[in-house]
Amino acid sequence: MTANDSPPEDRSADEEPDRSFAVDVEEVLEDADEEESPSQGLFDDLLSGDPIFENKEVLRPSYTPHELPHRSDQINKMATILVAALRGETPSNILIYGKTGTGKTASAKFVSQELEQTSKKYDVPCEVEYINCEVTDTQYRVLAQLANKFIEQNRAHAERRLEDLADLREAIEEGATAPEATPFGSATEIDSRVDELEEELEGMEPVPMTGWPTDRVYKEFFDAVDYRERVVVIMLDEIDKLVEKSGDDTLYNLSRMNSELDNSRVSIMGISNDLKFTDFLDPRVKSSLGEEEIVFPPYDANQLRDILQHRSDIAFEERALTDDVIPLCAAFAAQEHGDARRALDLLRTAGELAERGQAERVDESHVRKAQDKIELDRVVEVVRTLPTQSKLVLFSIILLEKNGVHNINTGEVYNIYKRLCEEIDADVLTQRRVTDLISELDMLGIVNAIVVSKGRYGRTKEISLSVPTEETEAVLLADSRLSQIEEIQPFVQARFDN
Ligand SMILES: Nc1ncnc2c1ncn2[C@@H]1O[C@H](COP(=O)(O)OP(=O)(O)OP(=O)(O)O)[C@@H](O)[C@H]1O
Repeated sequence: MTANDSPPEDRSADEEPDRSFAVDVEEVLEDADEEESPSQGLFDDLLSGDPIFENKEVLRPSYTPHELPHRSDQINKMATILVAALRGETPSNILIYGKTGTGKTASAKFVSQELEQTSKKYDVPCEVEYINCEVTDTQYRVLAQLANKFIEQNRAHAERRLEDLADLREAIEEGATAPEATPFGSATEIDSRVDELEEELEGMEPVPMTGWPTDRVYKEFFDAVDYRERVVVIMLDEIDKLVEKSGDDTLYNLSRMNSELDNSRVSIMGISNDLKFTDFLDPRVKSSLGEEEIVFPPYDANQLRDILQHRSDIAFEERALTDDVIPLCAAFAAQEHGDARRALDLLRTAGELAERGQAERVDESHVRKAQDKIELDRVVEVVRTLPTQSKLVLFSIILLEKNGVHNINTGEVYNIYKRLCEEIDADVLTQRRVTDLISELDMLGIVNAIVVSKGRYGRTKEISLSVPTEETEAVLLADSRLSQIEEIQPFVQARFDN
């Protein structure tokens, strides 16, 4: 609370009251009494009761923790490699691997912040540039984004230099400094440096995000990096997405830059949760990029517990959690490949559910509900974004299950699927394609398809739903095309057709 927020009655008795202030407050209070309060108390109930969270932001993915328990080995290894930058040398390129939610990005960002702060402390020019390749996924965009970051920095640097020179010039004019005593030796030299800098500044124009030939963008980026002496670490998060979308040209260009740069040095730090992505790289890129490799193993339940404990101390009010909440969140997340993001999501969602239910404390039941909610949200999102054809296949399976058909086979799904396609005027795919779509749904965890042998009748798939029927059906029917299916019942007869 700031001083201005303090209510007037907080004032101590012996203090001289500020009359003008007191009168104002009284008037305001009287006015407020006369007017009918415009609020109907919609939020009052929700605000009543003890708060559960002290700072919920701490549990969100955007928060960068100051402490990363169980990652000191990986952090120290990164620091040992990157310290070269602070000595003005080029650090080895680093590849960081690990499954999702194992703290790769958080650790890399933590080390980068430390590196940049230390570089400022010792006045060694060293910078880290972060690119998320899931968002910036083409060579053009990566280079343009990097070029623009460096151009912006170079502009700021040139402007600062110009200001310094203007000060110097003023000091000379006022007679406070002799031109000979400056590193330039004369006022004319200073003026010509000013002209030079102004010309450079004029040339520092941002690169457009589309439209140029890629080699021009590369040249701009190259010149911008090499504008002054420094070591640059380029952090490419989700680097596998870049390679998947646009090949390894960007990495090839970045990894061979150092041999051509005059003033600066570049080092690459790639982060990936796909351990196999280097198989697709040109062998030269692969060996250059993987000079150093750091693996982030999944967390076990005990480690997740520590991580959650650290965060919950800041995130929740004291005594807001019952004792079993953190162990249960940790256990659930450990079952899912030791994902700290999932553990934090669970804890936050459990807290939100408790808050919504106006519970005094978060308990085990909130964690279980949160687990169901997160799982359902995931299913809804996956189903919602399926292509129409997959939605039709899934809908066929739902219709069969709802009508009590067990051990559904591909032929039965196909028959219903065909009818549905006719009903909404969609193209009918071949049974082979539909079988592929069923396998994709299986991989997404939406259906379970096991291959069973039928002796001399060959093999067939037995399909069952792995997600809640009602909710999934509702998501499917929210699709404008599928919502055109009106009479659902008669379709089920179709399973025996052919
Ligand atoms: N050791 C840790 N201590 C505290 N928080 C952690 C730790 N490890 C991960 N986290 C938190 O878990 C979440 C996920 O971490 P992060 O984004 O670093 O994972 P990642 O390995 O980069 O995952 P992805 O590959 O999906 O990007 C973040 O909110 C992060 O702050």
